[in-house]
Parts: sequence; structure tokens; C-alpha cells
Amino acid sequence: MYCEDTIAAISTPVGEGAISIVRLSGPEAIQAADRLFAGKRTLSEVPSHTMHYGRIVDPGTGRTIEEAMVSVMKKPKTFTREDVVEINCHGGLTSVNRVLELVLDQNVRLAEPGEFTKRAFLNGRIDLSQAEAVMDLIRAKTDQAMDVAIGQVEGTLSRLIHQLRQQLLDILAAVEVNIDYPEYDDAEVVTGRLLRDRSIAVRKQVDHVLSTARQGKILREGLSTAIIGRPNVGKSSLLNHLIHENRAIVTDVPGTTRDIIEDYVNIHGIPLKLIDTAGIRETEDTVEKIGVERSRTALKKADLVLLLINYHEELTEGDRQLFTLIGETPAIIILNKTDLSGGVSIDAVEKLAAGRQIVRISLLNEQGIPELEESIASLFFKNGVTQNEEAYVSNTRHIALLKKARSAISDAIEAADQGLPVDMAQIDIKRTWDILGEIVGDTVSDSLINELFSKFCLGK
Ligand SMILES: Nc1nc2c(c(=O)[nH]1)N(C=O)[C@@H](CNc1ccc(C(=O)N[C@@H](CCC(=O)O)C(=O)O)cc1)CN2
Ligand SMILES: Nc1nc2c(ncn2[C@@H]2O[C@H](COP(=O)(O)OP(=O)(O)OP(=O)(O)O)[C@@H](O)[C@H]2O)c(=O)[nH]1
Ligand SMILES: [Mg+2]
Repeated sequence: MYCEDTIAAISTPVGEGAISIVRLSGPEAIQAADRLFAGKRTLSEVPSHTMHYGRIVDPGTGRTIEEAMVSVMKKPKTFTREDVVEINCHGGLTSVNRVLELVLDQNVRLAEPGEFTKRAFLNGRIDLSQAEAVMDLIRAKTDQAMDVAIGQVEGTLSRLIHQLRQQLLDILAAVEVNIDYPEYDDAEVVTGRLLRDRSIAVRKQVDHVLSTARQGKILREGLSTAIIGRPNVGKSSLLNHLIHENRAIVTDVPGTTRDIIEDYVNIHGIPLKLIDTAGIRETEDTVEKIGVERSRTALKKADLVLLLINYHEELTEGDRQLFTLIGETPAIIILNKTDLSGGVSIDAVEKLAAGRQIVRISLLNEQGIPELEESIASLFFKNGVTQNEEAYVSNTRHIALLKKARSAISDAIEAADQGLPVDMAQIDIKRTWDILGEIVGDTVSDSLINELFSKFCLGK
């Protein structure tokens, strides 16, 4: 076992609730709890993984301070792989804090943020990527993000990384054998080719998992979605409809929205960060001008653009400019106000849309909104997210390391291509192995480990 101290923390959210849990972990967890526990049996004698009713008594004064249910879990089959005790108290801040204070008087110290999970990692129950996924699980905003995180807690990404590292070791071993026992005169050439082919196979798998990164990032952070369009086309009305709330001010005065308004909404499991912007036009109004500038900035940062066009009016020069402005960003063209007579040239819009989806809606009559939501979802997840057991990568640290590994293995491939001595490529392959090891925490520094875990919640 790696850790000596016994630690404790409140593992439930701070605030009022039905039950709050003080969790202890470490060699003295059971004895410490026993000193405070008054029940039918002493905790050190109960079977592991059982729960017991009793009172929590201040050993100093003999006064009962809580009525509790206490779980006893003996190592190694526990969350931390150490002895774990969980004291289930009545909800509310005072009681659980008093219990924690008493626990901390029993030669137990307060856990650092993430320290329970860190111990699970240090004691080998989970690897680093799984520990990070525990954190993602807590922060997941949608069902899909949750599924990805659960998959990683269960080790889908870890398994892939371990397989890739094994393949790299196999390459190194094969190369060694060929070098030590050259059966042919052209051993060097044969070895170079083997190394190259197998490295390419590894790179292909790295590329594949990296290709899931975009979806992963969207699931984690939400899709930054800018609603843009000329003044008065109905941008704020659209925001309000999508979030089912009258958040943004809607009037018939063009130039109503001056500042950026943001809100989160969940569309078919995809978290969108909707950004309502000021209608983009040339203006002399100082405030509106700033708003328009902000719209342009939001547009640049957007993952998705919802471009609104007024169905009732002819296309203006302003509309045309917006199509140029969105550039390569994924976009959906929305014709709004279809309750009014058609004034826009559909042909012209189709030409400008250049293959992008065009959706007709009337926010006044509440028509076309489900179809719009469908388009948004299909644009990003054509086949759904969680249909398979595939490894997804969504963590920025993991993505950066995978890119670094890709570049290292590419160096090996290039060296082989150029016919350089095999030991050059061997170094690159070893380096790739190291980099991938950082993802699962095999080849990672203590300071990085401390930094990663310190970002966790207290009590996790
Ligand atoms: N009360 C309580 N609920 C909780 C947690 C907890 O710590 N306490 N968890 C905290 O996040 C989550 C559950 N996660 C856990 C993960 C592994 C083990 C565990 O004991 N694993 C052992 C043995 C498993 C077994 O019996 O088969 C192991 O992997 O060796 C426990 C909880 C969510 N719910
Ligand atoms: N007839 C009709 N009117 C609509 C529709 N959608 C919005 N409007 C009206 O159009 C006007 C402008 O709507 P807003 O949502 O404020 O437009 P905006 O694009 O946010 O405008 P700015 O903030 O000024 O850029 C309001 O009077 C809305 O009621 C629609 O589908 N049909
Ligand atoms: Mg507006």
C-alpha cells in the first residue's frame, strides 16, 4: 500500500439534503470510527461490506451528536483499495460537520481534493485516464457525455492505450530479434520494412481515436452556437424558443439586442451553448457598434452557426455578406417568418448555402422547430454517439498526448522510409511508448499527478 495516513472528508454536496456522508480511508479508518460509534457491535468485528445502525458519540463528553448508518468496507475490495468507512449522517451542514470534526480528532487528517480517487490510482485500482474520467463523470452535462465518461471509467480508453503500447513493444522486440540473429544478408532492409509497416498500423489507430476528439470535446464543453442574422430577423426569438424561456428581449425595433446573450440547451443530447448576437449591420450607434463587433467575434469562435434569413423579404447585401462571413464554419440556414408571404428568392439562398441545410421555420406560429433541432443533431452526430464500445477521447490532456504520440511514431516511419539505421526509429518508437504511457499515468511525473488530482472536488 502506498499511503499511510488515514484521511476523511464530507463526500456529499455541501448544503441541505436528506443524508450526508463522511468518508474515511486508510489503515486506521475502522478503529477511528469505532471510537465514535455506539451500536450493537464494534465496527472492527463486523464482516466487511456491511452497514450498521448506531449513534455517534463524542468520546470527550459522552454526548450523542448524531444518529447514523455506518458502512464498513475492508481492503482490498474498496474504492481506494484501503479500509473505508462511510458514516451516513442526517443531512444538513451542522451535524455532518460535527461528525467530521470528531473524526479529525482521531489521528485522521482532512483529505485533499481528489485524494480518495488519487489513492485508487496509486494503489493500482484504476489508471490515470480512468481517474480523470471519474472527474468528467461528475461534470458531465448530458447523457451522452455521461456515457463517454462511464466508458472511460470502465477503461475503454485505457484498454486501447495498453494495446497500442503492447504493439509498440512487440515492434521493438521483433526488431531486436532481427538485429541479433540476422538470417539474411538484407536483415537491415527487412527489419526496416517490418518496423515501418507495423508503425503505420499503430498510427492508423491513433488517428482513429483522435478522430473521436471533436465529438468528445463537443460533449464535454458544449457546442458553441452563434445565432446570427440581420437586425430583426428573429434571432432573439429563436434563442427564447430553443431554451423555452423568455430570456432575450424581443421587439419589432431592429437593433434590439446590443450585447451577447448566452444560454445552455440540450438538443438530442448535445449540449449547445447558444449565443444570441446583435444583428450585424453597419451602424453609427456607438453601443450597437460594439454589439456588432462582439457578434463578429462570437462568429469566429463558433463551432456552429445558425444563420437566419427573413423569408418575407428579399435578400439584402447584408444577408449575402453574412454567408461570406461564416466561411467554413458548419452552419444551418434558417428561413424565418414563413407565416408571412414569401419575398426571398429560394434559388438565391440555395446558391449561397452551397449544400448546407436550409430549414424553414415560423417562430410566430411555432412551426419547424423540431425539424431544426433534428438538423442540428444530425449535423454533428450522424450515427449517434454511444452505439458502440469504442474508445472516445475527450480530455484535452489526452488529446494533446495522442497528437504528440502521432508525431513521434511518424518520425519513426519517416526514418524507416529514408532508410536510416533502425536504431534511429527504435528511439522514436520508445518515445511513442513513453508518451502514450503518460495518458494512463505510467510514465508521468509526481508533480503532474498532484496537479491533476488537485482539480478534483473535495471528498472525491
Ligand atoms: N457510498 C458510496 N457510493 C458510491 C461511491 C462511494 O465511494 N461510496 N463511489 C465513489 O466514487 C461510486 C462507486 N464507485 C466505486 C468503485 C469501486 C468500488 C470498489 O470497491 N471496487 C473494488 C471492489 C469491487 C467489487 O466488489 O467487485 C475493486 O475494484 O477492487 C467501490 C465504489 C459511486 N457511489
Ligand atoms: N411574423 C413573424 N414575426 C416574427 C417571427 N419571428 C420573430 N418575429 C418578430 O420579429 C421581430 C424581431 O424579433 P427579434 O427576435 O427581436 O429579432 P432579432 O433578430 O433578435 O433582432 P435584433 O436583436 O434587433 O437584431 C419581433 O417583433 C418578433 O416578434 C416569425 O416567425 N414571424
Ligand atoms: Mg435580438
